[in-house]
Amino acid sequence: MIDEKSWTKYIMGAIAVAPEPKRTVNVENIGNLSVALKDALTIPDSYLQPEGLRPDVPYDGFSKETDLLPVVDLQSLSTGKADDRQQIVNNIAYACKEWGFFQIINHGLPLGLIQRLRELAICFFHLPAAEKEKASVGQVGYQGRHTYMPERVHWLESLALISGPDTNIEDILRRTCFDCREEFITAVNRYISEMQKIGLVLLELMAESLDLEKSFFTQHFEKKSTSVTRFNYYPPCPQPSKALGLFPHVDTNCMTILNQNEIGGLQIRKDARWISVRPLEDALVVNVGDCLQAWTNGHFKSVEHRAVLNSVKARFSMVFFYSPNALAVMAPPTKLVDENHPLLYRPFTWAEYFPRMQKKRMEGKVGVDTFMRLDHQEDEAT
Ligand SMILES: O=C(O)CCC(=O)C(=O)O
Ligand SMILES: [Fe+2]
Repeated sequence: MIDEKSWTKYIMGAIAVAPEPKRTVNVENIGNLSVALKDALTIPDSYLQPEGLRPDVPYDGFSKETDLLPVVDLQSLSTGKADDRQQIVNNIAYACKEWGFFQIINHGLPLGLIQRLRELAICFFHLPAAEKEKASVGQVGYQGRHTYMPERVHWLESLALISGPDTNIEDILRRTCFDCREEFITAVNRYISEMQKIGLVLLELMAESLDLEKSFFTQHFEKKSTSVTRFNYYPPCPQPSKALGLFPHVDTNCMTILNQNEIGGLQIRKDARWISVRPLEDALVVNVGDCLQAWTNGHFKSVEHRAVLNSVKARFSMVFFYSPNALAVMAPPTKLVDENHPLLYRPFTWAEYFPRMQKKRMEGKVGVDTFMRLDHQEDEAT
């Protein structure tokens, strides 16, 4: 049994020992590559996606569906009026059930913090590749190449930081040398606290939107045990229509809160079509992850999304993956089970789910539906 305290070590171990996919190509580090390719017209074959995966909608291909994606204004939460809150709760219910994605505005995150943190993170990504590599620990910390399958290499670099009880953010970042490192560490920690605050507010609203106790979810999030903050940097790509920033995936955690710069690229799949999410100044993009889909017995949807590229400007996103305490049991409440909504998922903990999900992901299977559903028992032995 894993105790809460050893979770961070465990999660890192789990990632580090997950079987590496076979690489049939020599994948280069994007940190080197994007500099070397600055004025090039083509990219190495290893970054060319197979036909079926190439993005059919460009990064700025906004359609009328784009503007249907719900935008929830949290401003009126501060009035304390029940009607104002109920309106927000209704909007969130619609967004989580129909879209699995929404944007929030007037969320209270200090805008100066976002701006400065972006600048600091971009300083990090502009370090020489060898310096960034020092902050790479298994699959945590800096990653200059992303590949889950041999033919899928992604045009991004990232920095993933875990904020657990034995937080290792400082340990990872202090392996590298750069001028603003200490300020970066302080800003990251502040950002994580702010994200947790917003995350708790959203989880309360989500519980209310399902007619559950306000604290139904949040009581399992009080310890900041398992969340991950990841910075994604997508350099301009000479062939954006043939490559991908991030392959189509669902998030495995409970809830994701994403902050992006003004360059679009995030797309979500709705009714078999890809829809570009419009970057709104000062907004945060929120999405339901797999765990919340299972926990709500499928009432909330965890929706596939991807990041596409452009050839002109670097795109940057900061992503907070919010997960419950490692040993919290996620069991769909009886209120969400009825004739029209038969029980779909069995109870599970993040400690159980995360390592298994990593393994499945390496096998090319992703998602809570592949192994936490009651009707997929046969998969559970693996
Ligand atoms: O950068 C983005 O817009 C998408 C990021 C994302 O989906 C992820 O990191 O899981
Ligand atoms: Fe994602």
